[in-house]
Amino acid sequence: MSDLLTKEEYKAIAAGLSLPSQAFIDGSFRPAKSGRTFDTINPATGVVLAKIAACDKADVDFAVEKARDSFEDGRWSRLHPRERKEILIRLAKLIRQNARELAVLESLDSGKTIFDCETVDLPETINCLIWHAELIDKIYDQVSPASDNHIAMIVREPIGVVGLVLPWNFPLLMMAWKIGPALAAGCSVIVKPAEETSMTALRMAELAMEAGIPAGVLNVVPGAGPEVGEPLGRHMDVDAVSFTGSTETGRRFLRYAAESNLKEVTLEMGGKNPAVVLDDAENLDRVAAHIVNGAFWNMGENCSASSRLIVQKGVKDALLKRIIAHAREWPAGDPLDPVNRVGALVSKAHYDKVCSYLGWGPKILLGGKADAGFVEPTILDVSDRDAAHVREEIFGPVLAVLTVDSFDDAISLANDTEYGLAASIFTANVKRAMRGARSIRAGTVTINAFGEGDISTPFGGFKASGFGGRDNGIHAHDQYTQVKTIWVDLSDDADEAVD
Ligand SMILES: NC(=O)C1=CN([C@@H]2O[C@H](COP(=O)(O)OP(=O)(O)OC[C@H]3O[C@@H](n4cnc5c(N)ncnc54)[C@H](O)[C@@H]3O)[C@@H](O)[C@H]2O)C=CC1
Ligand code: BAL
Repeated sequence: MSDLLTKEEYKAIAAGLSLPSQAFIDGSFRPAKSGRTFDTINPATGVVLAKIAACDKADVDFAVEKARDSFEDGRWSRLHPRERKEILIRLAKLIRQNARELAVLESLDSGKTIFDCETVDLPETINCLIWHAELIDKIYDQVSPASDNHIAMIVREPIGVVGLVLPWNFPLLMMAWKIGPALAAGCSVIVKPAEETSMTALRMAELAMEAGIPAGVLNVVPGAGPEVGEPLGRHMDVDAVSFTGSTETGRRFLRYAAESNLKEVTLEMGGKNPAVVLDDAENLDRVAAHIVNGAFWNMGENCSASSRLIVQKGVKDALLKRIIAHAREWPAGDPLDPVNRVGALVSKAHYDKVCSYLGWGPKILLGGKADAGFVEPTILDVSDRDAAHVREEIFGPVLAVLTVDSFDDAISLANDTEYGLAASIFTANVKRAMRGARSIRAGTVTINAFGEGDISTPFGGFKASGFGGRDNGIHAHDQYTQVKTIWVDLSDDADEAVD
């Protein structure tokens, strides 16, 4: 906490912020072609922060045209990778210089706590950009084991113009997860921020221009999903879309691609992630801290949140006692007060959705209360394995506890979901830990911890949680490049040439 400011200091920064509101296309800020705007609201207060350009198909078409021009003339795509690296590192440094303001802007627009914005979102955003920048001049192409009469090169090329459709739960960080590898690879991008949280994406575009990213390469087009996301998904001149958000909208992007130009689609979607705690788990206090962090961090507005605790009955009471004690140490309140660990849910609509799961059904062990945008960390003891609280992604600070008799029952219940994004397993038995990790159908399984890995590890889901490529790690590079074979015939005689 030592680097954090006081609530009063954060409020003073908030009062002095200039709030970006226009679309950023071809290197300049501009209003929507229609002139329309929409309100962006501080969910902690209900106050309108700014009127954001409400873009639509006409703005998307213009942004794609400019992105295509920039891609084809090579002003970015054909730079030496070292030059792209240097500019992206400059962008990361500019973000670092402006981190405090960006953290406050993020917190105001999303309801996320300043604590998380300062300690997680901003540092990870910077780290992500640097990681992909540093990677790009160290990736080698390949030569296949062809005969002496041939050379077959397998080269990677930037895929082209890419649509990046973002969620509201980690606005800056998800933008970094996508623009980091896309820009490093040489693509030109159109970012579509979630309508709840457009401002940090627009500020990032301004910093990117200052860092030296050429006009047309990074465009940010704010607006509603059907107005901006759909035309992007259906555009005949967009080569790929990378999306993070709900499974329902993810399915739409597959339809858009199928009904247009069969663009590449990567989908990172929801989860109903299990945390399995077996009777032999060690250090229950530490386990409890991980469970609480997994369930309530970012108000549970996290696709990898541990929203189902699957606990073996021998350890249940002792664990729950500790979980409840830890959860009580997570104060909810003003997101700009750095003592708070639980901020406001992102919007009134989302608050209403989360509240619809409260006040009925399973026994409440903790919380269950909500007021004016804030929901207390809530723990429910659930006996019905088909309850909505167990099946549906609530995306709020609500933890469903399920009790099992055995390891096999725990793993079968962990897999009893349409989703498969993340899971964790807590046990002192290394064989069971590994058997569990291998048996759970999820993109990331952590052992004796809650986590998502880090920037070096691929992130994405199985089943209804994911489709196509992965974010993070070298694997992210695959989303934004395509593989080309260049076959060189070195033979003198025609018979060998057809080999
Ligand atoms: N990281 C994740 O896995 C996220 C999951 N969700 C889940 O989705 C639920 C609903 O949240 P929403 O904000 O409504 O998610 P969403 O999936 O509708 O929104 C994500 C992005 O898709 C865009 N979009 C929405 N409708 C579209 C359409 N018809 N065509 C093209 N683009 C469209 C949105 O404008 C936004 O940029 C949440 O309660 C949560 O369960 C939401 C956000 C992030
Ligand atoms: N947890 C990072 C990815 C997401 O929630 O969308």
